[in-house]
Amino acid sequence: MSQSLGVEPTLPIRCIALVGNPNCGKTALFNLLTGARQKVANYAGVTVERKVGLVHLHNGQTVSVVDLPGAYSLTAATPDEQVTLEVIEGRRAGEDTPDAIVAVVDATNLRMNLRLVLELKRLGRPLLVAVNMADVARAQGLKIDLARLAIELGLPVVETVAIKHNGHAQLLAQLEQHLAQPWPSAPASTASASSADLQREVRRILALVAPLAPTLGRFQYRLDAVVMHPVWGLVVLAAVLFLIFQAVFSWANWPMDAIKGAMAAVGDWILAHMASGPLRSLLVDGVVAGVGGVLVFMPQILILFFFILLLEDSGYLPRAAFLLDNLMGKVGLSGRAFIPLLSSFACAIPGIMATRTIANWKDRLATIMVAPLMTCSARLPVYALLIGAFVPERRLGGLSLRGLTLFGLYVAGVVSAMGVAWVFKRVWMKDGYQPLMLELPPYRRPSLRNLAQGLWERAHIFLRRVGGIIFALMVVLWFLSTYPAPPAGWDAAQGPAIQYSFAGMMGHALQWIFAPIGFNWQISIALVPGMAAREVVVGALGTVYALSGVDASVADALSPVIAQGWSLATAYALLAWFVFAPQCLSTLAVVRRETNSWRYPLFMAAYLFVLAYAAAFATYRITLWLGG
Ligand SMILES: Nc1nc2c(ncn2[C@@H]2O[C@H](COP(=O)(O)OP(=O)(O)OP(=O)(O)O)[C@@H](O)[C@H]2O)c(=O)[nH]1
Ligand SMILES: [Mg+2]
Repeated sequence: MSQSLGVEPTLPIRCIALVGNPNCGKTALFNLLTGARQKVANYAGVTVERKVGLVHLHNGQTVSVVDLPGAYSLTAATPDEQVTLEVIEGRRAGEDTPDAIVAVVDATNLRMNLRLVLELKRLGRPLLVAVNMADVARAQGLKIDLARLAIELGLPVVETVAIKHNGHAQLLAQLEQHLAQPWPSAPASTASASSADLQREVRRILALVAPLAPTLGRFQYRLDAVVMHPVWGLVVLAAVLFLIFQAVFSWANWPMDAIKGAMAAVGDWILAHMASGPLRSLLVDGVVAGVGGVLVFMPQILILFFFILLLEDSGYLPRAAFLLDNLMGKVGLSGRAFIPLLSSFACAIPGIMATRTIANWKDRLATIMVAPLMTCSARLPVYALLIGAFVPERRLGGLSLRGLTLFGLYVAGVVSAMGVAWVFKRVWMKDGYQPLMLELPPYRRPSLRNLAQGLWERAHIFLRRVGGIIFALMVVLWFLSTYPAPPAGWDAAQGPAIQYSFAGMMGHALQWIFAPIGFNWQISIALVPGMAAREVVVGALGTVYALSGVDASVADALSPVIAQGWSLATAYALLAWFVFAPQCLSTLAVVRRETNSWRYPLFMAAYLFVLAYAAAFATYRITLWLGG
């Protein structure tokens, strides 16, 4: 090894890594640099995996950029922080060590952020500091002497505003410059620095570059006094959630009608312009009735996400986590579980991944186990269909009864999750309550750009699902429901042709499992493809009923058909089933990956199946008994 001379030529730079404290804007910067649309939100622990993208510099060169989970220090505590450490140190199998590190710091919180920069500097690698959130610092009247900071750190320092168009111009310029000449890096230091040493150094630098500490607005304190109040805070939280579910039903009407109308028009057009035959049936019964039936629910899903994105960007979520920490602690969940569980309302998969921010393994496992009990957005179409068919459009004291029912179903999921977590706590004898340590971000006005981007991303994901897996499953289901054709000499008086098909046989075979909980053979068929994507249950019912019907008018009106065909008890039992809905293959696969064992996903599938069956059974019997 040659003696380090303070400046090491390290050309060419091919890969840079963004490293910094949680919530300092790394992912926003990554998106700006690479044009990616990774998730950005105003709380710590959004990114839990490394993501790679490419940045094209003005001089035609391309550099790859790695976005990493936030870390408070280089002594990793949580699984997501470990990812960061492994990447920086080049310990990830099959991956190169990044050639240079961009340390992203939050300009409004240098006291905490600079510590990590000092730790990074001791690695002796090419390093550049991006002072992000420069706009917020300016708005707070915080003057940072960047030139002095660069001198004191002995590193290049640039200013960035990661949420503004071109807010990364200085960073790009620096990157370009350093591609042409060696990038300075301090000599690596092997002597360990104590926490106190680092703190002293941070204080020394701060006194030189930012003599004034920022003052948080009074408004923020006043808001927190209400939002985090043990009583008022809960009232606010309940009101917020409540409003969301009301909106999901009351705002979605006209866009849903528009989509339904368009679908019906397409169906009619095909019926009028095509000769009867298998292709027409595939298009009308499979695509329009099935895929179209799922598409109708897009407005409701987007409205739900609109609110989730608003909450995520505002800084409210970690406060709600604090508010509920005590309550969650009682059932054996850590307050840290709040955000993973909340993400599970979108889909259990990102929720389960987000549990990587939980350091304690048992806490993490308990959270993973109950994540599927949070109602994911794929279940929303099923709920919405059944509620639309069986709950009258009435108002109770100004509130929509349908919205109330939906709210009740979500609450049922949450309450069951708490119950299950409590049982786990008992069984595992989990260690005592660990107080929640979570950084409270400042409140921010949600950025329109983020909101629009997030909604667009959601619509995109949904449409990709509809056009991909849902479409494929519907075609397969149409085939299985159409063939084999009924025997020669069959006429409609002997029952629908679908009874003779593979799907019909399968539905009847499944009857011995599902008849006791009130599910007919059509529902039994629909549950099977629903294991791959839950929305498909709705589409599958559309197709199965379209193929069982004498005419094709079912295609655009599944709701009245089931409203007439099913008993109230069956409908309620199916709703109860979906509160637990154990069968989602992709969730089980992720649990397998995150826990590195088959034991947990198998256990999860089993316990959810038992709960779903029991809940549906009880609901069915009780409703029948009440005369439903
Ligand atoms: N005003 C302002 N807001 C910013 C800036 N950069 C990021 N934000 C906001 O800060 C929040 C956090 O941004 P992220 O990019 O998710 O932060 P991160 O560092 O990736 O966070 P983790 O993945 O949790 O470590 C989001 O609400 C962003 O919109 C900036 O320069 N100015
Ligand atoms: Mg991030």
